Amino acid sequence: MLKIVFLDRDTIGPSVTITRPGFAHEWIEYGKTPEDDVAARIADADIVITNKAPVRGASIAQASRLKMIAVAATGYDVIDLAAAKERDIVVSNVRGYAVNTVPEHTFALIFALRRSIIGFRQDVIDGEWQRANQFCFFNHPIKDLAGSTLGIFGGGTLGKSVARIGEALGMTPLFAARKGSTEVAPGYTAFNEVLERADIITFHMPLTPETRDMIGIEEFWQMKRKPLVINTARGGLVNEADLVTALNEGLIGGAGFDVLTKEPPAPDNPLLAVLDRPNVIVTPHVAWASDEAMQSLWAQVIDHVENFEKGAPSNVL
Ligand SMILES: NC(=O)C1=CN([C@@H]2O[C@H](COP(=O)(O)OP(=O)(O)OC[C@H]3O[C@@H](n4cnc5c(N)ncnc54)[C@H](O)[C@@H]3O)[C@@H](O)[C@H]2O)C=CC1
Ligand SMILES: O=C(O)C(=O)CO
Repeated sequence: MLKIVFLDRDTIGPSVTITRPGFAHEWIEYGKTPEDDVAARIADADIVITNKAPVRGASIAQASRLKMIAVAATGYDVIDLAAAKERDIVVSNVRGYAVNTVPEHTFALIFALRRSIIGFRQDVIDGEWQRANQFCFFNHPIKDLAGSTLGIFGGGTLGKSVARIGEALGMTPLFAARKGSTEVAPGYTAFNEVLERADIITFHMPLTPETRDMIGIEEFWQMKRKPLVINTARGGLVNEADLVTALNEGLIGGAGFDVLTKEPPAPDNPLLAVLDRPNVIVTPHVAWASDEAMQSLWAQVIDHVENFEKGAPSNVL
C-alpha cells in the first residue's frame, strides 16, 4: 500500500475540504513541518505532498521509497528538482488554479497604492479629516490607472491574466523580455525599456537561480516613472534591502508585496522597518488564498496523485 505523507496541511486554509485519493493508501498528515524535520518524516513515504515545506536533496537522498512529490502550489522553488530527477521521482505542480485570485490580489494592491487608500484611511482614524473642516481632504496622491503603463515580468498564466484586467481598465500592458536577453520575442518589450516606461511593475514568474535578485538597486535607478512595484510571485525576485533604499530615495512610488525572501519574515527583514508607511503594503502570502482557488488547487493535487498511481502522471515538472 502506498504511504502518502502530507507535510503542511495548515498552509492550506481551514475552509478547504481535504479529500483523499480513491486508491487504497496510508495517509499521514502534519500541520506543519520545519525544514529540519522533513527528512525523518518522508523517510518511508512513497508520495509526499507539500505546499511550502522544502524537500531538498539531503531529504530526498534518505527517502528510499519516494516515487512522487505532489507540490500543492504552482511555485516549486521548495523542491530540489535535480535531485528528484536523478532518482526518477515524479514531481507535479498545480497550474492555472490561481488565474483569478492572484491577479485580483495584484490589482487590490495596485488600487490601494495608486489611490492612497491606506494613507486616507489612517487620516480618518487619526481625525485629520474631521479637523480639516472641508468636505474632502487632500493629503496623498491619487492617480487613475486608465492611461498608465503596466510592466509585466513573466508572461505565463498569471501575467496574461493581469494584462487582460489591465487592458480592461485602460492600461497599456508591456511584457518584459528576459533580463540580459538580446532577442525580444514578438509581444514582448526589452527588459530595460519596460523598467523605464512602466508606471506599475508587477512580477509573475518563478524564483529560479536566474531570477533571484533580478531587481536590485541598478534596476530601481532605471525606473524613470517612479512606478509602484508589486510582487505577488516569489520573495527573492526583488532584493529587499535595495527595495527599501529605493523607497527611501524616492526611486519608486510604493511597494505592494505578498511574498518575502523568508516567510514569515525574519526579525531583520528590512521591509519590517517601513511597514507603517502609507505607500507600503505587505500581505502574508495570501494572493492565492481565495476559497475558490484553494479548493480547486486541492482537487488538482488529488488528480495528480491519482494519475501517478494509474501510471499516467500529470503536470510533471
Ligand atoms: N503569491 C501567491 O500566492 C502565488 C504565487 N505564484 C507565483 O507566480 C508564479 C507564476 O505563476 P504562473 O503564471 O501560473 O506560472 P506560469 O508557469 O504559467 O508562468 C511563468 C512565466 O514566467 C516565465 N519565466 C520563467 N523564467 C523566466 C525568466 N528568467 N525571465 C522571464 N520570464 C521567466 C515563463 O516563461 C512563464 O511565461 C509562480 O511561479 C509562483 O511562484 C503562483 C500562485 C500563487
Ligand atoms: O501556488 C503558489 O505558487 C503559491 O505560492 C501558493 O502557495
